[in-house]
Amino acid sequence: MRNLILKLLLLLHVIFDVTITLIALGFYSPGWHFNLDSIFSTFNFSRYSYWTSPLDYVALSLLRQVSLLIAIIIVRRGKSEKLKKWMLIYDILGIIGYMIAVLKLLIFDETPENMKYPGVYMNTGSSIFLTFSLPFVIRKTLLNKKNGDVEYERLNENQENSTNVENGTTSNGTSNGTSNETATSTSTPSTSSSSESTENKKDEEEDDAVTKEEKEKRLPLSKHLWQIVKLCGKQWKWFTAAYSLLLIDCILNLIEPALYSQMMSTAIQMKSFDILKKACLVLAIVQFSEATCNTVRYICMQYAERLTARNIRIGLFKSILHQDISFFDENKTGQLMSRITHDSESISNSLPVYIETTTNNLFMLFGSAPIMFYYSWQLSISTFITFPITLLMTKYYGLFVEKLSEKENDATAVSNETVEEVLSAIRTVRSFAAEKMEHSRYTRNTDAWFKISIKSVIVGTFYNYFWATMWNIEDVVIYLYGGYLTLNGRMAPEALLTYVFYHWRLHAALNAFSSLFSDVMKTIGSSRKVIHIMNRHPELDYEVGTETPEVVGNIIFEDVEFAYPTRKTAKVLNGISLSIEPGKTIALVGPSGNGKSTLVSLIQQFYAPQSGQILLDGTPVQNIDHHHYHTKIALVAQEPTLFSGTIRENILYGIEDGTDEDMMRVSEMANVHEFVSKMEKGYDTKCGEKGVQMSGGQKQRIAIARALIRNPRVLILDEATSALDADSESMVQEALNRCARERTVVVIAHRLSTVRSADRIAVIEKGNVTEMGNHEELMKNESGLYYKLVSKQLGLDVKKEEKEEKPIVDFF
Ligand SMILES: Nc1ncnc2c1ncn2[C@@H]1O[C@H](COP(=O)(O)OP(=O)(O)OP(=O)(O)O)[C@@H](O)[C@H]1O
Repeated sequence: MRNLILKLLLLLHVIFDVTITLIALGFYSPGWHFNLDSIFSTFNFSRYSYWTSPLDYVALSLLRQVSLLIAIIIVRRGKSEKLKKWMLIYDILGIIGYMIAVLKLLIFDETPENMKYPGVYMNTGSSIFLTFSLPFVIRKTLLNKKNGDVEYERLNENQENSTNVENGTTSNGTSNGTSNETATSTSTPSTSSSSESTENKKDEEEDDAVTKEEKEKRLPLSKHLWQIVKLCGKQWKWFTAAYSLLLIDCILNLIEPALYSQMMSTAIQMKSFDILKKACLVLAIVQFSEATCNTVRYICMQYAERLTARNIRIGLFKSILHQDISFFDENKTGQLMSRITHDSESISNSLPVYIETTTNNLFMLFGSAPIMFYYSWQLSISTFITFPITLLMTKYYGLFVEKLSEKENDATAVSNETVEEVLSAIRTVRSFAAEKMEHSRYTRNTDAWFKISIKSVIVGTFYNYFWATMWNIEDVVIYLYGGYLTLNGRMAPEALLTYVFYHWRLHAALNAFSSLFSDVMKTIGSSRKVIHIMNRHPELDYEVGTETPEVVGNIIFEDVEFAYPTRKTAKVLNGISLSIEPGKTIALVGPSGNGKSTLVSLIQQFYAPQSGQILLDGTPVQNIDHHHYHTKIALVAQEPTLFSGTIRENILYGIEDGTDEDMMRVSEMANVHEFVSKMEKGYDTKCGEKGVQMSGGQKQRIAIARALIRNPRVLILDEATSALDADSESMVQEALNRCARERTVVVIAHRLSTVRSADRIAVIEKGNVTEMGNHEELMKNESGLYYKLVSKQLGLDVKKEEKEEKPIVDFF
């Protein structure tokens, strides 16, 4: 049905085009009298004259039909992709058609008699309309895509192709001649550069995780713009105030020239000083009102802008905080920081200003244009003759700028990410003497940004140059044609002067539009990811759970299958079933990389299983209220992260109504008080960024206290002591011993001696529980993995025990 309507539209366009062009030929006589002979006489080629014959309109119509026919043939041959690429030619044809039609009208105007023929207006109007509508009709009917997408695809393709060419590869990935030459002549550098480029490519693929997902869910331009407007629209009261004042300013601006020139010429003609004084008084009042309007408008605007920036930042941060953990596996901290600080600000800083500039300049445009037409319609249409070229150029430039700006922001985000990563791991960098390597990594990333931004500067400069050239041509046309009209007595000299005056204003308005459009596209580019993240609904929404059951601490895994979202094909858990009894200690052991920590991550609800379910006391964990759940289940990780606040703040983290008594109680239990009491500032001692001012053992004990303050029913210890020396280990284990009583404890440990006395031991192998029982039971199975692991380790441990003459610390 839709197809039929589209075909009908195409047919209607052709019928309308041919009919109106031919019928108009019948009206080439004064008044509305249709004359069939007039049509036939037009086709008398021997009498053709460019000054009087409407045959050019027929030629234009023919050109349209032929180009439409070519488009149909191309599509019928199944090459619509090619047609998409050639649409620029149709756009250019449209512009040429417009220019010919306008020129023809001006030429007809040279013989005043011609201007009495309605056919002239019919032909000019229909030619302009039909040549412009042709590309639109082709896009809508023959190419089953929206305008924007077609151009996006073409630009993407062009850019990808150009990137491939730059990289020395063709689109199918093979090396082109130049790179082959390099490869043969200097094999080592080329190998390293190719491996570097492969690495870079891999990096880019990883870095662009948001980009890939975002591309899939990319909003159409109009919807995206609407989202930005909605973000800014929350401050509509301030913006309305600002725009109302702007409107007053615009009106004053528009009437100013006409008013002054009127008053001044009256004063000069009447030689009256009184009128001159009045004119100056009016001028002073108007200018004072303008200045006041502008000041108040500025305040309103700035307030609204900053409020918008605040809201976008907070909204974006909130949205990031709500994302599932897999989102953070895919997106790097530095890049997200860049979105919050840089990209979000570009929305609030620019859009309101764009609206302001648009209003101002639209007003000037629609205000000045009728006045210009009033003074001379001939001069006006000759002024606007190059307008469509500028529009077309602006459209393509805008699309290019959007793409480029998105890339520029990505590049900025990547180099920010490097800074963040290096600074947060500066000790590792120093101890591996990797300063030079990191310096060159940052240089490489910054160079990538530099290349893109230089590209944008070069293209922008050419675009501005193009605009300036267009305007210079227009200026010459106005002076030449305007002078010609004045010399012929068809325009008064004052009218020409006033016209030129308004033309400058129009020039300024259109000039502002030219940079405005590219700026808007830049903002759209940088806002893409911000909007994407703000709209992103986490796959695992922690806010959906509402139940707050009493928790005893029985955890059951029912046939749980799981693969990490970043590696969907690599299953880590293969239908695991496991019951962790309340109040008991279960140890998870097994070879490295077999899924122990993954099990803990699932208990923590960092990820959701692909199938099966996890129950806490019979309730599916995802149904339990997030806050309630995490007061009942607490984790002490292998490398606990402390925040940069004081020890007090770290222990009471996330507990809004925590008291000093609570803190002291858990500090005693976790052996924190023992070292804090020796510190000068006690619990007010700062921990440093990520707890850098604390020792490993102190960090662990603060982390245990932080877990215990929630009085959890389930305590998860993920290799909580593996990184510690013997002294710290005994302190931490003593603390853990105390806390483990009457709680369900899930412990992961590689040192089998530490799990020997757990109530149950689950051997996790290739994402499954392969053995289950206590130490003695499992040791009976000599062919089992546990037996092998223990014997292997006991061999070492026995020797150690013999040497030290005491068993190694066993905290259960
Ligand atoms: N965030 C992640 N994204 C993708 N894959 C991951 C992620 N974390 C772990 N993996 C992969 O999942 C598998 C299981 O890892 P897991 O950390 O659960 O093993 P583990 O048994 O705890 O090992 P270890 O004893 O060495 O800590 C590994 O192959 C690992 O590479």
